[in-house]
Amino acid sequence: MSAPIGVVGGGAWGTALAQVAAGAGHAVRLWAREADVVAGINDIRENAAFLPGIELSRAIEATQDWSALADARAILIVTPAQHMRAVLGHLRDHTAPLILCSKGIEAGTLLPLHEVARQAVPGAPIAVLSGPTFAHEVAAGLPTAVTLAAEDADLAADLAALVAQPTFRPYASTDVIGAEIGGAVKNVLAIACGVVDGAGLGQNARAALIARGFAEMTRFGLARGARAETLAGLSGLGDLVLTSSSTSSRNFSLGRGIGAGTPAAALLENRRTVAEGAHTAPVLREAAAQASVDMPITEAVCALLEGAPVTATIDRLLSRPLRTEA
Ligand SMILES: NC(=O)c1ccc[n+]([C@@H]2O[C@H](COP(=O)([O-])OP(=O)(O)OC[C@H]3O[C@@H](n4cnc5c(N)ncnc54)[C@H](O)[C@@H]3O)[C@@H](O)[C@H]2O)c1
Ligand SMILES: O=P(O)(O)OC[C@H](O)CO
Repeated sequence: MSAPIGVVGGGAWGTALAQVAAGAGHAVRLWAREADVVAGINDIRENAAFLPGIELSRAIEATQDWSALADARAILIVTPAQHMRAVLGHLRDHTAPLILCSKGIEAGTLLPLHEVARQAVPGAPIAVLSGPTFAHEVAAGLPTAVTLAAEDADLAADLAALVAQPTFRPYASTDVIGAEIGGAVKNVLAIACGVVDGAGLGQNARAALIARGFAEMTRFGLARGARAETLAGLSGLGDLVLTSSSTSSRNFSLGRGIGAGTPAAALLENRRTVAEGAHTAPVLREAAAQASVDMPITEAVCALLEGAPVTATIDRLLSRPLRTEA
C-alpha cells in the first residue's frame, strides 16, 4: 500500500477533500482539532458538526495525533487562514509537499498563505489548491474544477494527478500568488454581494458589483504579482461567480444578514463555522493601502463589519466620482 495522503483540518472543506483523496484511491489520515469530529468520522463515518449527511469513506482515518501524518506523501492544509501558522508549527520538520486549501491573507504580516507556510515549514514544497468548491457538493461527488498551483510545474502536475477524479479536475498552474489572491478576495466580495441581496437592491446591482469587484481583485492581484489569466480563471472569477450568488456561501449569507439589518457583530458572535471574508477584509484593506491600490468595495465591507449603517455605506459607494471603466 502506498503512503497515505494527510489532511489537516476537520471542517467542511478538509472533510470533503479527504473524501476526494479517498475516492482517488488513497488511504487518508485526517487530523482534526475536535475530539467529537474524530470520533464521528471513525465510528459512524460522518462529520456531523461540519459536513452532516455525507457518508464518509472507510479509507479515511481521523486522528488528533500529529505523528500519524509522519509518513504522508502529501498533506492538504485546510484550517482557517488565521490559524494556519500555529497549526503548521506542528509540521515544522516535514518535507512532503503541503497543498494549501484555505483562503485568506495573514493578519499582521499581510503575507499570503504560501509565504506563511514557507516560513513555518521550510523543508516542504508548497502548492495551493483553490476554485469554485462548495464542500457539500464536492463531498457528494458533484463535478467541479480547481486551480492547483506550485512554482515547480512538474510538482503542480504531479499533485494534480494525485488528487484528480473525473468529478474533481485540477488544472495545474505555476501562479501560486494568483491562485491565492483570487480565493482570498472573492470572500470579501461575496459579503458585499450578500449585502446587496439582503438590502433588496436588485440583480442589476449585484452584477455590477461582481464586475467592479473583479476589477478590484485584478488591480490588487496584478500589484502583488498575480497573472491576469489566473485571476480570470477558476480560482478567481470562477470562485467569485459561485460565491457571490448563492446562500450556500457563508460569506454571501453573512452579507445578506448585514444587508437585511442585523449588526455584523451579532452575526459573527459564537459561530462554529468560518466566514473567511470577515477576517480577510481588514487585512486586505491594509494590504491594498500598502500597495497603493484603490479597493472601494473592500473598504465598504470593512465599514459594514465595523458597524457602519448599510444605507449610508451604500450611498457613499454610489456617490464616488465618475471615472473611466478601465
Ligand atoms: N467549506 C467550503 O466549502 C470551503 C471550500 C473551499 C475553501 N474553504 C476554505 O477552507 C478553510 C477551512 O474552512 P472549512 O469550511 O473547512 O471550515 P468550517 O467552517 O467547516 O470549520 C471551522 C474549522 O475551523 C477550525 N478551527 C476553529 N478554531 C481553530 C483554531 N484555533 N485552530 C485551528 N483550527 C481551528 C475547526 O477545527 C474547523 O476545522 C477556510 O479558509 C475556507 O475559506 C472552504
Ligand atoms: O462558504 P464560503 O463563502 O466560505 O465559500 C466556500 C468556498 O470558498 C467556495 O469556493
